[in-house]
Amino acid sequence: MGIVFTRLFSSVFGNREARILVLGLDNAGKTTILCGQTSIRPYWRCYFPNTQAIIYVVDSSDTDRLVTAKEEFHAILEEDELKGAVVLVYANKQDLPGALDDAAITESLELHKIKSRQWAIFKTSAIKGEGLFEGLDWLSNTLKSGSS
Ligand SMILES: Nc1nc2c(ncn2[C@@H]2O[C@H](COP(=O)(O)OP(=O)(O)OP(=O)(O)O)[C@@H](O)[C@H]2O)c(=O)[nH]1
Repeated sequence: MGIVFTRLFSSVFGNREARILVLGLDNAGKTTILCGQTSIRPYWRCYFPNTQAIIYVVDSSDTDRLVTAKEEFHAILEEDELKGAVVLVYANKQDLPGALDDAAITESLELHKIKSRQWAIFKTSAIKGEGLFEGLDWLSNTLKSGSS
């Protein structure tokens, strides 16, 4: 994980461990979220088993590909090994003109079809570092209450 997200993560999760997958279409902003604004590629590995949470990153300005983003998203949710995972959606690139807001992304991704797990959506700008903390805070609290 990049240093920026690691710091953010530590500030919210403390020493607790959580296995979290960061997924999304290409160009959605995953690397920027994990590494900040540097071009350093993150070294993370994706393992489906025992995943407690999925962070799904969407480029909110890429309206042409929202249908694809929705299809990929629901395919991920169908994975047996991810059935129990909590879902945090980052509606990223909010700083760009024409970016859809959280309500519109909720609609586009058909988030209300999710019945058997907890989910939330947050507006983010990975470039500006906005919204990332709020999302992680929700995730931390949700995982905490689920494990107690
Ligand atoms: N304006 C804006 N640009 C962003 C934001 N997040 C990422 N980008 C830009 O979008 C492009 C793609 O970002 P990445 O973080 O590489 O996206 P990725 O999801 O890792 O992409 P892949 O490596 O293709 O899977 C880069 O040029 C980023 O600088 C954002 O919040 N706002």
